[in-house]
Amino acid sequence: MVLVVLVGMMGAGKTTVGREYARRHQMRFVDCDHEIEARTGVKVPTIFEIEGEAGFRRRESQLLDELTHETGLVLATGGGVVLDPANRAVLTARGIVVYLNVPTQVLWERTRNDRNRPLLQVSNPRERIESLFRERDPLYRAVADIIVDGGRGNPGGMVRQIEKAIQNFHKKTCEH
Ligand SMILES: Nc1ncnc2c1ncn2[C@@H]1O[C@H](COP(=O)(O)OP(=O)(O)O)[C@@H](O)[C@H]1O
Ligand SMILES: O=C(O)C1=C[C@@H](OP(=O)(O)O)[C@@H](O)[C@H](O)C1
Ligand SMILES: [Mg+2]
Repeated sequence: MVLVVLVGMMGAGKTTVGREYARRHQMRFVDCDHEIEARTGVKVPTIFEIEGEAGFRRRESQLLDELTHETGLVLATGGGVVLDPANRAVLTARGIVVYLNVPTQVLWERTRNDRNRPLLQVSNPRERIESLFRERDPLYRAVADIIVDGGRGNPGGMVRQIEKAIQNFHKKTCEH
């Protein structure tokens, strides 16, 4: 039994693709943001308003540490999880980490009408996505066991790409 963790930018499809992957493999699915919302009883933007980004990050780190002891689980993280070096250490040590790498143009198209991502509620969200991508892409790569290029395929196509990549990953790790 494995733990599969999805990382990547806002709009990469971690929540959507993760849920579909879990369904197809009869694994449990947890989305970190949804779990934080369930536990606090409020939406992510409200946590940012009341506790600031730092408060949200504390909750995110605690939850990541808690959930990554489980196997048979698909975990969709929030896009900022890789900012904290302690979170990166947790990700590297536990589970198979899949980076959904999606072009910034597509990320912007997918998130432009969404009001639930506080970091994109700025006058120029497109520029914000570019700068977050520049900062975070190296961090996603640093923790990833597998990088799946997305943007063109539908969620089902992404799931199949992940399945293939995980099979190859198992083959490689068995050879060593
Ligand atoms: N492979 C895909 N093809 C088309 N649309 C997608 C795909 N993956 C996600 N989406 C859409 O993009 C938006 C953001 O997806 P989401 O899963 O919330 O991303 P994340 O959790 O990485 O921020 C949603 O509206 C979702 O339906
Ligand atoms: O990139 C980020 O810093 C964030 C991404 C969001 O999750 P998604 O990546 O699922 O949108 C959510 O955790 C929060 O708004 C912060
Ligand atoms: Mg999500």
